[in-house]
Amino acid sequence: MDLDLSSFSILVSFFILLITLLRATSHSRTKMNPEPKFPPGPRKLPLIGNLYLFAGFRPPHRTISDLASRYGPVMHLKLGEVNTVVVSSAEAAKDVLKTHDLNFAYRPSLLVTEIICYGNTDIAFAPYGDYWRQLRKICTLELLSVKRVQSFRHIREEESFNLCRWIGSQSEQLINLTERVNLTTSDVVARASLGKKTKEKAAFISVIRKAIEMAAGLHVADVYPSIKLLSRVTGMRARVERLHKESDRILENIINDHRATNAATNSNESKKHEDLIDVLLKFHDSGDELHLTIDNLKSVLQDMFSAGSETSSSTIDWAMAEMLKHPRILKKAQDEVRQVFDKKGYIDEVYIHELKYLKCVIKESLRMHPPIPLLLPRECHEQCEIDGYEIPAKTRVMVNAWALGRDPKYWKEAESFKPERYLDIDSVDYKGNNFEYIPFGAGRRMCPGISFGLANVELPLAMLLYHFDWLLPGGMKPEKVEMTETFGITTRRTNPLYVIPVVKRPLPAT
Ligand code: HEM
Repeated sequence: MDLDLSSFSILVSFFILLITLLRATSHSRTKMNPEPKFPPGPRKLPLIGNLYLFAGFRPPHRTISDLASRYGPVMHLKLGEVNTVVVSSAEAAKDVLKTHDLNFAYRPSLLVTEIICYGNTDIAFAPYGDYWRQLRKICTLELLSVKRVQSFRHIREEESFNLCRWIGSQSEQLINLTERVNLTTSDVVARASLGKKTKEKAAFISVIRKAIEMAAGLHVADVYPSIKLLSRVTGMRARVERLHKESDRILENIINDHRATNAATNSNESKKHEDLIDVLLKFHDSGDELHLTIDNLKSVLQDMFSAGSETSSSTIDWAMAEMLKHPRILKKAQDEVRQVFDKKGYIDEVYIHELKYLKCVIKESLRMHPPIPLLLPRECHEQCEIDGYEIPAKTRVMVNAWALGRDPKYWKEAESFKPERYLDIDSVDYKGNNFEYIPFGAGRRMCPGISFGLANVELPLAMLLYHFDWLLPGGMKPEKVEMTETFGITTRRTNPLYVIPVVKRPLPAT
């Protein structure tokens, strides 16, 4: 949510000032529509409201969390001209995501997603309604069902194996683990979505990365939505349109390739390894009530990739960093993995469910480092009341999942990485029923990719722990492993994880 201060910012500020002064001359509107009784919040400056709070490089979820400790768990911010309510307690999160779930199942329309996602026709940003319900049904029953996720097992195993083979070739040398893990998860999601034979995979990965970076910004056009010209004068619209054109071209080629291959292949063979394009094309080709146009299909594919790739790689990265910082935990996780898989001599998904401690490590990583710290933004559909405060229609709502996971009101030693805590509190799960723990969100708009996401995290982590011991560079002490966050739509570590692998269990020959 960094503020996009482009070279046009002075021009833009002048422009906003002018418009606002013109508006200020008309008092009558304010008199007719007095400001509703919003929750408390920091002082709003004329024109920019609270935007000044986000001008630095501090991750927004931390800034918001500090403010919430002063102004309360339901807080009002004015971002430019947009009223925003931030929720930072489990009770208020339950109000938004469960009690008033339907009313908050809407997303605001943002410049980047509107252009990139074909007029918000993807799953993540489609307005709540029939179209979104249909997509969501396709998503849960077809694209991300447990059966479908299992069908991608060979992809996960091959790509994780490739990762470990590369690491094995670098034994006792310094490697950038973050970068390699990132490539692996991108490859898994790209192969599952786009298929193996796609020539344009690398180009697609690069264009979606750029789109995610752009979507992470808090753009001037999105905080002054009534000033339509802003997206053009800042040059933002043109930049996003160029990116969209490129992504559209790549997707068009990929889809055409698929159609040509499918037409040429015997249908039984193609069914064996269906990728997500094959599944989506069925909804395009069939004329039944769940019909998707090619543009719909493209926007869903983009979602799969953008929502599925970096979330998984950042989870692996944080889990590895936390274990390196806590050698006792690293050893305990390694002992478990080696005990379960030593009889086999390699890792596959058959016995992965036996890795109870590793699952606790992942759970704890997601508590302290939820990849999407502020859930995707919601919008209030009709006026309602949260925690005794009036929330008018069209208010943007942010839920700070990061703050909930670190609140000492709900967690003993909230700032300590303690996977063992879940051995005592078995009831904490990912389903969005415990509102102090919502790394995948909750309610109607919660993440539909939990099984796929977790599978993409568990297998590579188990392999990294099984085959290698890990040393820190230059004899660095474990407590010195850096845990600072950079900001973007997902929380990543600021600096890549540089480590030295030492092969302990050789990889089986291929
Ligand atoms: C560790 C992995 C993952 C994490 C932590 C995660 C987290 C989240 C969160 C917090 C949301 C917003 C929920 C809300 O607004 O309440 C979300 C939405 C979403 N996620 Fe995930 N996600 C992960 C993996 C995946 C994967 C693998 C996919 C698909 C390939 C995926 C697809 C989506 C989609 C389509 C949405 C939008 C849902 C909607 O608006 O209806 N996610 N995810």
